[in-house]
Amino acid sequence: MGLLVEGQWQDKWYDTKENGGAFKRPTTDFRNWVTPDGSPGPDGQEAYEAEADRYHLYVSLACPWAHRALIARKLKKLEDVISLSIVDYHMAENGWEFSNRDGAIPDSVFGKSKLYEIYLQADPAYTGRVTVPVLWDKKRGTIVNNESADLVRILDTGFREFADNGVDLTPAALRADIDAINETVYHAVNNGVYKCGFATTQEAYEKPFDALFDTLDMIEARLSGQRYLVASQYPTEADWRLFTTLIRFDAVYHGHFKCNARQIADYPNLFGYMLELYQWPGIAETVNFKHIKGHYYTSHETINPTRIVPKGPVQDLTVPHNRERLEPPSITAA
Ligand SMILES: N[C@@H](CCC(=O)N[C@@H](CS)C(=O)NCC(=O)O)C(=O)O
Repeated sequence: MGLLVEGQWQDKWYDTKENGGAFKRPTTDFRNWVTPDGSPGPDGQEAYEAEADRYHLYVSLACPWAHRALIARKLKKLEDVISLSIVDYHMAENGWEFSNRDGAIPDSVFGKSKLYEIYLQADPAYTGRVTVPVLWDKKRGTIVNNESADLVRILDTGFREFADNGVDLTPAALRADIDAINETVYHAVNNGVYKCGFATTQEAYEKPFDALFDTLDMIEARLSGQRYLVASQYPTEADWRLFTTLIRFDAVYHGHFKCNARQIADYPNLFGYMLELYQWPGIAETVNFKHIKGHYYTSHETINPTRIVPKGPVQDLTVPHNRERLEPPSITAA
């Protein structure tokens, strides 16, 4: 695993030394937008017009950030509009690579073997980490955006002419509530598990550990009284962003990242909520435990040098979730 420096691939892991052993997630570089008519994005971002078969999504089924984008593409029924590549789950000295084993889908845009070659197509002098997800513009021959939070919004709002608009992941009336809970969940949970797992000192590990479980406890209490994270009739973006961490938690974060105060299965409300989202039409087919467990346990050599992939946990994710008892509100919050 590594990064590009002025267009040259270097096999390097995250350097935590300058941050006292703490993992600091780098910022992403490609932040343009897609809108129905090419007018600027919500914060004035440079944007391109939505068109069928113009955009290509590169994801990993292991990655919780890419999983968000994959879920948005699925829920908005954009599978025939935006083509897809799925990288191999094993990330080694060349970073993410393409293959066709175990449900991976090769690069149909360029036929490249490594994801960093796609970044170099966009910018031959690129410096930065080579991450998934990536939305590629086949017409302009460059990356539109490689930030999953943006990609979920782009897929939710940018492709109106082609999408299932009965699904609105960010209803305007709930946007402020969604943004607020996203912020908490991002720092303490989505990124929190990484801060625990990638820490290289005891102190850098313990702080995010406490914040993670305090936040999961808070969410457990919230979900005892309401069906979803915000007062919505249907899952919103906030729920899907939490879901991709929850579904990996017991299988990977609990052991591999040492997030082991509790499992999600120990939280009755969080577990039922996770089951409901897993059982939501189309979602189970986006969840691939071979990729999830295979990636984390075999790619992070410093954390798991033997590369043994644990067989457990043994969990049946198809059992009734019993969340119907929490009636969603009939009117969305104003
Ligand atoms: N900010 C990015 C982060 C994406 C990210 O870190 N993806 C990981 C996989 S879970 C990755 O590709 N890592 C490769 C690396 O850092 O070298 C997003 O949310 O889209």
